[in-house]
Amino acid sequence: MSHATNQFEYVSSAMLPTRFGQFTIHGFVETSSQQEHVALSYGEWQADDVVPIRIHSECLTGDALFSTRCDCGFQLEKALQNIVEQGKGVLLYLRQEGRGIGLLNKIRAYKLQDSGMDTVEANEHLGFDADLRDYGICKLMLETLKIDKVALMTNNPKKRKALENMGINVVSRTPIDHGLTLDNRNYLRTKTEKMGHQFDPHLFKDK
Ligand SMILES: Nc1nc2c(ncn2[C@@H]2O[C@H](COP(=O)(O)OP(=O)(O)OP(=O)(O)O)[C@@H](O)[C@H]2O)c(=O)[nH]1
Repeated sequence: MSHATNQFEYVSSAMLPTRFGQFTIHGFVETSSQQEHVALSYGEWQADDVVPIRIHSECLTGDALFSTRCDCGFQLEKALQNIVEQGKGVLLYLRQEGRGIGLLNKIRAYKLQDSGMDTVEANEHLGFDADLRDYGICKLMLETLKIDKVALMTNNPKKRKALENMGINVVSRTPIDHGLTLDNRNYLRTKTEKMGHQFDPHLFKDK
């Protein structure tokens, strides 16, 4: 199947066996920017079902290179495990590296954080807002996958709000394991204090 709107094209899908289970990978391209995104689906659902979903923003360092500077790799793994445990679900993997500033700017931001700035200050120093992501394509991806109601896995209430503002029916938000390490403790603290993320209040106690 392949179909296009004036905003994006659903290109193709194929089986994707993973360490966690048998997924199907679906390819999408935004026609204006040619940005490519993928969705991984697992199991089956009816039109009225609430489907567990994770919207994951690309983090090459955390997702593929095992970085513990952030919680991205931990969350990606946990999301796929959760979906398999629940018997169905979808991971939308959006190519919005570095909250939208791109990989090389993220490395610049890391260098600034190495010399004392937090993640928000580093973005600002480089001339960017803290978060440049746009979730517009999610609505089109969910429509293509025939999902009307979602149970969203995220610690970021602003992500829920962004989806609801686009008319997506977010039935619930469940937190997702953040993989606290000594390396990402300050990063997670900044996300809580400056970006509105909601973690377990005991997370930073005695650390
Ligand atoms: N600019 C910048 N981006 C980062 C940094 N660390 C991780 N990222 C990016 O942050 C994005 C993930 O966003 P987060 O703020 O960690 O989490 P979220 O997606 O808002 O919320 P969750 O759904 O709970 O994961 C990925 O695109 C990462 O590449 C950093 O220090 N600076």
